[in-house]
Amino acid sequence: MDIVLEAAPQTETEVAIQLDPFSPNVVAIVPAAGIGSRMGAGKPKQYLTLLGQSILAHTLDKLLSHPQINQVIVALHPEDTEFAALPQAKHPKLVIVIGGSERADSVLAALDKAPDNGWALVHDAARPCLTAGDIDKLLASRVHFPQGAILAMPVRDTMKRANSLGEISSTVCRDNLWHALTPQLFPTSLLRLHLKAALAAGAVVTDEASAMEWAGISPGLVAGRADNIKVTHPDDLELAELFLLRAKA
Ligand SMILES: Nc1ccn([C@@H]2O[C@H](COP(=O)(O)OP(=O)(O)OP(=O)(O)O)[C@@H](O)[C@H]2O)c(=O)n1
Ligand SMILES: C[C@](O)(CO)[C@H](O)COP(=O)(O)O
Repeated sequence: MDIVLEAAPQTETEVAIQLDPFSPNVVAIVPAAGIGSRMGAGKPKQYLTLLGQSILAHTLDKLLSHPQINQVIVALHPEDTEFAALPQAKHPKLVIVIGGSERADSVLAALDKAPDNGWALVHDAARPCLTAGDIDKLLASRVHFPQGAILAMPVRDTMKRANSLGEISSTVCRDNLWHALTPQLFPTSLLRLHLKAALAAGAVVTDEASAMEWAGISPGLVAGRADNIKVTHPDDLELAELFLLRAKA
């Protein structure tokens, strides 16, 4: 069953928020408070090592080094014991917050620390293979998508929906079907406003675009690289390491 996001009423606050697609104020938000249950490793997956440094360190390097990103806010698990040891932990652009029980709660905790004017670029800690070129592409899309946009990848395979017996119950039409990736880029104040309201209304929010859709906004889709994978299961580790190695070549 597809998630149907009911449009929320437009608020005066939303109307009053002036959106500047050229605002230099871009804050990266990194939800990094997960426990990696699907990975099943002895530690949260963002601290597993690829090419000699943690997945989170790779991700932070990509964001901290980008010239248009002037702050990076990382949401950490309240019992995180590893972050402080990362070389990136002392970076002057970095701000730390404590995340929440769900990814959306962690993003909201970070948004509460972000400056009102400008843009929030939300990127999963678990996606270490992000390239500067894809960040550039998403930031440049603001001219065409002033409402905000997400990196995404068109579905290539035939998509099947399973029944409770693990058999095919239907084939899902893949026309105009995309995989949502991250980063997802939205005006900070609007994202904070709608994410807070969507969560309060009990909406299912698995990415930032879900909250904006709930508010009746249609975010743009920007074709991103297929190697921007989310490290989720054990067999993603080797693939991510290959992609990181290739990027260094
Ligand atoms: N309460 C949470 C849950 C997830 N995340 C972050 O959101 C990103 C994407 O989530 P996911 O891949 O699901 O990570 P986990 O929740 O750690 O994985 P799992 O669902 O397998 O436990 C990750 O960088 C994760 O650290 C977060 O900041 N706060
Ligand atoms: C945000 C995201 O990476 C877009 O595909 C995805 O929704 C995260 O889902 P998860 O279950 O929190 O990994």
